Amino acid sequence: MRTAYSVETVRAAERTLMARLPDGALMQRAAAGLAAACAQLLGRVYGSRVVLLVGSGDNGGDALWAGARLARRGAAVTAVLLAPGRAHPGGLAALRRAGGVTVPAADGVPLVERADLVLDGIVGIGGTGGLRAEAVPLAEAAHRSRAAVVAVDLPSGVDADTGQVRGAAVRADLTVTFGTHKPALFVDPAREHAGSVRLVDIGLELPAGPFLEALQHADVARLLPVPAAESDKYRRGVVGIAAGSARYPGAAVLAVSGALRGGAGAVRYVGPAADAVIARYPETLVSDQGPKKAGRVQAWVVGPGAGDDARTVAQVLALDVPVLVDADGLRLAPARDVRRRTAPTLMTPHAGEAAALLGVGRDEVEGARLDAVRELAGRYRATVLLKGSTTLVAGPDGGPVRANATGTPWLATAGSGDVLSGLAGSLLAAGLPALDAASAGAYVHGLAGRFAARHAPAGAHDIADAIPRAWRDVREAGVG
Ligand SMILES: NC(=O)C1=CN([C@@H]2O[C@H](COP(=O)(O)OP(=O)(O)OC[C@H]3O[C@@H](n4cnc5c(N)ncnc54)[C@H](O)[C@@H]3O)[C@@H](O)[C@H]2O)[C@@H](O)CC1
Ligand SMILES: [K+]
Repeated sequence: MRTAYSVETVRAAERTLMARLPDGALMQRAAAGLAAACAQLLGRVYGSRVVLLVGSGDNGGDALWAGARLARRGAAVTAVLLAPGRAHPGGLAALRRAGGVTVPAADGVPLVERADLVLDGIVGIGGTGGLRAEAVPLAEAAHRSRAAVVAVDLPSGVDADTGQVRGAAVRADLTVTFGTHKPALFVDPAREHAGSVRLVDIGLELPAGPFLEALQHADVARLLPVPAAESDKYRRGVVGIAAGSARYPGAAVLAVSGALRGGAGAVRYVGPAADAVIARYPETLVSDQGPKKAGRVQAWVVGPGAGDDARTVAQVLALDVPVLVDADGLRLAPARDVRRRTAPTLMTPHAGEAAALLGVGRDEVEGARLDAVRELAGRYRATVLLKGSTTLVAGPDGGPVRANATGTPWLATAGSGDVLSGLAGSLLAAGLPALDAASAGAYVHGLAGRFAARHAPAGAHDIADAIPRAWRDVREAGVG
């Protein structure tokens, strides 16, 4: 599991550690890790052209000390000072001792354009707002140039705690972050500014409850249900799918396709698309009695392709088993009915649906995903999975938000969400708590999307077909 902590927590851990260490020790640890990452990226340090973008705080100090290390190994290092009177004095002296030079911001652009490596030390966890005007041309030149761009701790201009990007921000190829990941490194739009991310251990001791978590193969492998010798279909869980309409029968077929690969022992379908479902998946148990009388079901999925069938949504919400509400179901589920439920509820909106539920614009949700997912989870007292370029899952009681790292833009294809709802619903039926069902479901779904769309477009049914491969990949790597 990778974890991220808020700036406040990082600062507190830093204070505790600094009190025990000699002055400047933490910065030296950070700079050593940073210089090593830069050297690896450059291949050959001697003779390379390195430009440091240096702001007024310790983030610039890290860049200056790392620059000094590279200069001692023969790189030609120039520091572009954005706040010349306030650059970190110790770092500045070290760089000069090592043969590095400094220039004012106004002279920086041509140097950045000719650089092999640009180190972004404009601002780190102390930053507020987007880049200031004098830094914007330098960030743009870095993006344009052939230089590798390495962000120090965070790409400058992104909000560390929320992943929001207000105005211009640096776009890095690599971010070298210190002590712990910061939430912005997991959450778009900031995440895509960070490039790949490397964590340098500087000895911070962090509390047990992180702000954000990102599951990895080993975590998901532990969560995925495995049938025991004495399992029957009921012990493995039966998932009910109440989805599809005369107009959208495909949504039902796709939700069933995900559910069949999600670990439940059986899939029951109720709704008007039974013929289409059976034609494609004859192993489905279909019922024309509605959700209440459909037979034993341990978790329901309701909403994909449901059109305006509010009655079915209400019936499912009244059942005392875990329920996943998706797509049309989100619009048709009254908040008070969801809040009243005692069994877990999992809601799976994309940004547009989340925006409609919150009464805000889609851009607002996409720009501040963490706020949106938490707000919805609180309002509905439900677990909420917010789909998108970064899928986030928040539980109703606060606690760490889970960010999914396996997503791919190829998942943005019609019907892909229906597959996910079936898959996550199946995991609920198999007995996983809602937060785990949602985050393991998103993880496997994202991986399946990657397998299905290796350099080529894939349809939602291809994603469903790739779920067993993703599942095997997780289990083989995670459990051995
Ligand atoms: N917290 C830690 O444990 C450690 C922190 N270190 C480094 O120290 C950084 C934090 O240092 P600081 O607290 O000095 O803060 P920063 O260096 O991140 O930024 C603060 C300075 O930037 C200015 N500033 C704020 N927003 C700005 C913007 N949008 N554009 C331009 N300037 C802006 C502020 O006026 C202030 O002078 C970390 O990101 C990391 O790089 C490391 O040296 C090692 C340990
Ligand atoms: K930075």
